[in-house]
Amino acid sequence: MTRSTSDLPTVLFDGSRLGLDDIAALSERRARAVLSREPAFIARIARGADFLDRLLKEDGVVYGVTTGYGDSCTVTIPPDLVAELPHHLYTYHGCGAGRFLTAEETRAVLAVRLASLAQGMSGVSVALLSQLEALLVNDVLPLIPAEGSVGASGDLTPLSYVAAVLCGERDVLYQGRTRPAGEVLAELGIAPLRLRPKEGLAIMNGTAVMTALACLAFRRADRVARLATRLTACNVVASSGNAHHFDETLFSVKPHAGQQRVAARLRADLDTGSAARASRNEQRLQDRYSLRCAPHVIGVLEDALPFFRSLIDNELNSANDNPIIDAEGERVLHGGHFYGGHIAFAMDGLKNAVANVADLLDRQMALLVDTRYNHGLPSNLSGATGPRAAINHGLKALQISVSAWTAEALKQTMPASVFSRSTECHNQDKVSMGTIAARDCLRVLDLTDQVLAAMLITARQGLALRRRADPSLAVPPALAAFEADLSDRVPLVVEDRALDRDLQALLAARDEAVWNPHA
Ligand SMILES: N[C@@H](Cc1ccc(O)cc1)C(=O)O
Repeated sequence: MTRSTSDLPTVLFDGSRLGLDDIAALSERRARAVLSREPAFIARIARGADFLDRLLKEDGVVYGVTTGYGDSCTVTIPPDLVAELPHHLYTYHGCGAGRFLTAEETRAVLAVRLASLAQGMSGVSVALLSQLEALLVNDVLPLIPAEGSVGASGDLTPLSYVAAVLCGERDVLYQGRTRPAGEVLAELGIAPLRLRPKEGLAIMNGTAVMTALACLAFRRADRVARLATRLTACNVVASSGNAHHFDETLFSVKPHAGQQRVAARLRADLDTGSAARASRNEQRLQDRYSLRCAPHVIGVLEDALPFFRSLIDNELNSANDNPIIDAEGERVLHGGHFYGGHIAFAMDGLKNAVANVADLLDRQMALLVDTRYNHGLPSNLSGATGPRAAINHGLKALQISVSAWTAEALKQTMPASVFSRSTECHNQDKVSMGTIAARDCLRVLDLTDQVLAAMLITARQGLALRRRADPSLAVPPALAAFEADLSDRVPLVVEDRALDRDLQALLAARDEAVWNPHA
């Protein structure tokens, strides 16, 4: 399982701006994390920790250092117990539940937290940053339960599992096995941390879990927009639909840039070359909305993506704990930067836009399997002919599954942020629920990917059967290459067969070209 990472590109943590693609690269081990050792950077980090030390010696009052946490900020911590306080923070937050974050998600969490602390505004030591780097470099992954964050004292409970592992406690996933953190750190010659005052809060009192999940969700949603566009083009051809619904002049009068981009992609996919004019369905001047308005549905997602990217990237590049330590100005700034409202909004919005695309595809499939709407294709897109047609049911059950997955995706679109509730003795009386929104969004993406896999089978089947009905059909060049790739992967359904293996094989190929058109 161990793989040398030294030849990989690096992502440098030195306080300068990172992007969500950097986090994705680290999460998939396509890049290696490197913490800057530049003297200026090290000095900047050390200044924060030194300032806190000085403040403590001068008997200053700092929230979460000389006081209890949250609503308990009115409790004064006796000086001889200050050192123990950070360890209590992660200990009593060890109450997470639910599934564990995946290896990819966990790497993203570590990287996002490191990015935030490397801003130099959290008063942590260089040793803490190095320890986080060591977890990433050695791929020692804290087992983080996904549930238990309200997303506005940051992701306190899930991040307590990061804090504990840095200190050699709780469990990690290492080389494919779950083992005690202390054992693995010892094996690697890494000394457990003893957290300094404020360091527990610095690790835990922030938005790293929701932001990490958002980075990964964003990239998957971008793929949904592009592949759904390609599939729409296939479905237009398969159903003998009209290409003229995506006319350039038509879209020039509705100036949503993303929607225009989707229409342009459809034009490119449906372009049959200079000789042939855009195909026109003789039976129907205007196709039904799931085809005609595809740019208006996918375009919402396409237009929302750049805005959501900016929200996610800004959160990624923020100091998002409390208090913020301004070593330069020698001030401790008490605020609420752990509040993940922007990520909550991005994830609530993204899951809505993605699920709408799943719904669009479900409607397109409904047209294709139905002889009342598919303009001459066989019922259920079955490839069987002659007497055997009677017992074959083609994609009938696959369409039912698509309806189920779509319904479940749509059901997950209830915004999480509006379920804010007062908690923690009314200190946290308004919270973001951003981590729940991000988990919902990932679930919607899982279900939508299943819909996309089914639609890949449908496209393959639909194009082949349209050609059978119309042997002179000229499949546009962009789609011909796509169809050839699909045909290699999915045999034509002639006699009924279980399609679960085809679905799984397609889902396993999500990084490949067939899933990533218009890249
Ligand atoms: N997020 C809280 C801190 C907090 C930490 C731990 C808790 O258990 C509760 C609250 C604040 O900064 O105000």
